[in-house]
Amino acid sequence: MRMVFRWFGEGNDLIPLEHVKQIPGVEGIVWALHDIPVGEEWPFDRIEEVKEQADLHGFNIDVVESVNIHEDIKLGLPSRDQYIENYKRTIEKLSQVGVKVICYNFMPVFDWTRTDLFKELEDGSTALFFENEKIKDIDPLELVKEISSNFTQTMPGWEPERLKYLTKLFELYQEVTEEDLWNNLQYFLEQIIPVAEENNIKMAIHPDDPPFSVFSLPRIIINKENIERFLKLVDHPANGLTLCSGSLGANLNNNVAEMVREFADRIHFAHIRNVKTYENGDFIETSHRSSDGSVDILSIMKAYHDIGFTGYARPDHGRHIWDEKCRPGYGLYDRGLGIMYLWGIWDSLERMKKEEV
Ligand SMILES: O=C(O)C(=O)C[C@H](O)[C@H](O)CO
Ligand SMILES: [Fe+2]
Repeated sequence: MRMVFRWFGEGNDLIPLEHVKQIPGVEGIVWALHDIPVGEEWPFDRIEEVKEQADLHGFNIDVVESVNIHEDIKLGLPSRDQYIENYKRTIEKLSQVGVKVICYNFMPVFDWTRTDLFKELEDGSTALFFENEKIKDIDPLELVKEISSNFTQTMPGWEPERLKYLTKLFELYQEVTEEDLWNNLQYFLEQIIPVAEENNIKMAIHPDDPPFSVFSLPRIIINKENIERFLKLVDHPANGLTLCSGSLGANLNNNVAEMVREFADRIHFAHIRNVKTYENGDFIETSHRSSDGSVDILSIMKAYHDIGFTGYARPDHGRHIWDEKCRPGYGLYDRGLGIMYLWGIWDSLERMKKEEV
């Protein structure tokens, strides 16, 4: 397991790389050019800048999260072909600086969706929260405005200047069924996977968060059966997974440890986090500790260890603790605690395995 840590870039992340360096066992940063509009080709000089920053601290930049997918590709519009060409050029450039894995998602319109970014937990910390009833009744535009007005951050990808497209996008998606989304994903993969393979890069789709339709938009990367279907769209190692225990864990029927064992060598990137999921569909993110949430982190780590996982792993989101002012879900303190929990499990399994022989 190769531990990495998501970092939003110089001037865009309150956490200095010097502090990331002090978290035991972190060997790389998970990065992206967050200011480049979705669909555009990434400029090589900007990519090189990140490499220089990472090199200064002895971090690899092997994992990019994310090179996001333009909506026209998800919608299957004729204009998708140009955006797919741009994606190919970005892959080629990332390969030149040694990138090994590209994370992305195929969720229409929104990335991860929550109704409250700083919901209080019993211990007085706060975390990302999803209230099922609220999401059913609220106009998506209202939700994005509410989230933006209450907090310094917006929902990922929904900066104020993009909001005017939201209404138009919802109209366009009226015509898009789940099957359409599957076909559009396959079209994208058939073009991209050969380029990824030529450039020694693994594509790693992130499951939908939450793993069910919101605002009546189709969502397909949501459970074991659909992931099995996804892997067959282009049945090649370069077409792989970011297996996210928190996203999938928000559906109590998903057994993530079982998926780790089944999808093993197609998992290139592990997001390991915990959520407490309620019968009514609400969920709140918790500490990484198994007993604090609904996701059996211990069994998931045992599964990764049993399959001899040599891919990249990150603690994904954390709570906001010790009054830390931070990007929602991406504080330093709780992700640092999470990493130490994951290392504690992993190191114990390693030791027990050595003692067996
Ligand atoms: O929702 C999550 O668990 C994430 O990790 C969000 C991912 O960064 C994003 O969807 C990947 O493209
Ligand atoms: Fe994730």
